[in-house]
Amino acid sequence: MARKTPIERYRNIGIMAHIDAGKTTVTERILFYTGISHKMGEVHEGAAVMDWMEQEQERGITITSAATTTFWRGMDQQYPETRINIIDTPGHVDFTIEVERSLRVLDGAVCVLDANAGVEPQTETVWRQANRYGVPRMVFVNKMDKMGADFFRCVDMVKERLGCNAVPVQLPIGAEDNFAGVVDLIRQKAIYWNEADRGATYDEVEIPGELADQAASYREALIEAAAEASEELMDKYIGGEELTVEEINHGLRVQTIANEVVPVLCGSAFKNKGVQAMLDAVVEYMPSPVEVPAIEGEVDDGTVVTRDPDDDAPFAALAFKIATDPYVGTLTFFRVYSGVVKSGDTVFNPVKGKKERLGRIVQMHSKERKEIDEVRAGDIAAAIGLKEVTTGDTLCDNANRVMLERMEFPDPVISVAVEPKTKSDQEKMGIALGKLAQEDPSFQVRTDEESGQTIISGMGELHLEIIVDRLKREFKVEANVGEPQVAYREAIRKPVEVEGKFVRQSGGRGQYGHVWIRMRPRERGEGYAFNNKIVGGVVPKEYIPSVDKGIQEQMENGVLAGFPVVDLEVELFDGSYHDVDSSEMAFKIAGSMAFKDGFMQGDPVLLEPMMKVEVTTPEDFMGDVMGDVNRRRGTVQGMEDGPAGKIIRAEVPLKEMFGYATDLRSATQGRAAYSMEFDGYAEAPNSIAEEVIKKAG
Ligand SMILES: Nc1nc2c(ncn2[C@@H]2O[C@H](COP(=O)(O)OP(=O)(O)OP(=O)(O)O)[C@@H](O)[C@H]2O)c(=O)[nH]1
Repeated sequence: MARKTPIERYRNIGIMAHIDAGKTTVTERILFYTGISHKMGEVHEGAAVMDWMEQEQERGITITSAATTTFWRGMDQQYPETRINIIDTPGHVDFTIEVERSLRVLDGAVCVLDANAGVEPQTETVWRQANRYGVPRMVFVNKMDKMGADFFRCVDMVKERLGCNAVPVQLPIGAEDNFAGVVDLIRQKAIYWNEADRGATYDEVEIPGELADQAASYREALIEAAAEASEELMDKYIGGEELTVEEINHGLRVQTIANEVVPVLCGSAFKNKGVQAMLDAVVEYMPSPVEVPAIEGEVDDGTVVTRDPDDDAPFAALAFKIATDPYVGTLTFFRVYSGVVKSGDTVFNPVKGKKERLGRIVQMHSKERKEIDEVRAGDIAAAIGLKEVTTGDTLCDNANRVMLERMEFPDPVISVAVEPKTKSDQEKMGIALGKLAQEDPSFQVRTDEESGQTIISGMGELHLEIIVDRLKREFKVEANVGEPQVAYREAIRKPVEVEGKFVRQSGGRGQYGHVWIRMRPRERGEGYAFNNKIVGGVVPKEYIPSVDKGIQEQMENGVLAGFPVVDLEVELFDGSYHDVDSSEMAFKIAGSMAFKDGFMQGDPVLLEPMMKVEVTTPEDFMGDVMGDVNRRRGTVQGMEDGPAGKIIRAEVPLKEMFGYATDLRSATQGRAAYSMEFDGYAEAPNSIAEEVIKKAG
């Protein structure tokens, strides 16, 4: 079967924003205007099509990012059919992992801003994430109808706080209640959407006289930005010649894809204004899969290769999201980078070293699934029923194996004990938690060896709350939940040299393992390293991995209070063995004994997770908020004026942030907002360390 849409006409885009900026509403409108969704769900009525999980509807936030395919031919039907795959990404900080993994598989992103709030903390977070992946972006200043909406202030904030070359390609006509439409600076037209048909039709007229000068000067700026794309355009521009609409769009496209320019548009999704023009800009400025660097992967012998976005290349795809669906079971969303795959094909998963058969393949059109026979390079689809695949795994042609760049997931920083309310829930809970962990790599489950309790860990309080909620709703498991616990770490601060000797003589064959190691602290975040410096075979080669293993196992279990030991370098430099009694087990134990001793001698310390916190508050409450941050052992790192009040940036231990949402709300009559993000580990003060160690017994 031939390709329906040429790959050049694909746009894989994400919609990213701070919570409540209007991503869901924007996505809804996109689906409406592109004709996929004929009914317009309103978020506040809890009927949005994308927000199909119950909790999302109740909480009014988007938790999982669903991939949706739609088609667009332009406001004036001016383009050949373009296939747009949209990933709706959540705005809450506890779910940044969702943002990360979508950014990984997308080619471009639309950043939605609230026209009143402008650039918000989470906008910055996702923007930084997008920087890491080099994703080309455009900005849609939404909520132009809202009180306090200010397009130009938003543009300034994008420039200053996000540090990019924001170039307006539209200007708003009016603002707040008087927001009427937009000026298209490129085609030099004013566009007014008709309210009677929910903005499905619009009028295009001359630019209003009072905006003419402003429009002319912004137009000049954008032409200059477009002309930077090539010498040819620059010469023409400098020579005083008028650039055509096509030339301007081409120049902006080149510059946007090169991450040199961020086009800025505006509108009000809620009032049905500006969304179609934004879609046109997606087609004009966002890259197709062939315009972004080809993905790299590793083949069997370790060589790095690229996989070109080409149907004729061997199949390679990345699984970026696993969802459990009550009707069909496991849905594995994947992005195809090269080649073609058909339902019924067998694919290889190099991460798990396993082959699996692709059963049915579906494409998501909002809430609905459409079964398809094949998926081609550049596309996004979901496979039903894959068992072994987890998020981040590669799927590839069995005869042409490749492992695509893996996604990295942060370790969880908070955990709680969950206990099923009844015995019969016990088994159900185990299965359910296993499924949830497969979906979400930032969520972990383990059993505490001593208490036998089930401990779940994640990225924040809300993250775990949602998991417990899903247990109840989707898996019908009732559970009691303990107090949230901080995921501490342990480390040493001083280099040491220690001996570990494990000798048993008991009748027949004994045990003999003997090592000398040096342990050195490493910088935060550097992790663990093991160096073998044995010379002359004093410890035979075959036992060396056992020493390493013994150390690592002990590191996992901690020494001070049972938390994992991090940031440490170990050097194995001496030891001895016994011809008959030595074994892998004996050396493993010797390694772990040496490590334990060394750890206690190495000036050990407890590390606690620190959060970067940003609070926006009306000036009246600033003193209270700062005082409270101090009481929480926080350090204020900066303060500035924002559109919604004072912005306070601070670093606060996670432990002290429990329940912050409620406390802040009551301290400021609900007028302050905050966001936080994991920043790294820092040494916990003695008082805290003693308390934690005592509790660990
Ligand atoms: N005035 C106004 N309100 C809007 C507009 N767009 C969205 N809203 C409202 O803003 C609120 C948040 O919108 P959502 O679309 O849920 O925002 P979101 O960014 O998807 O939020 P999360 O998924 O929770 O991150 C809802 O009450 C919307 O009705 C707009 O253009 N103007």
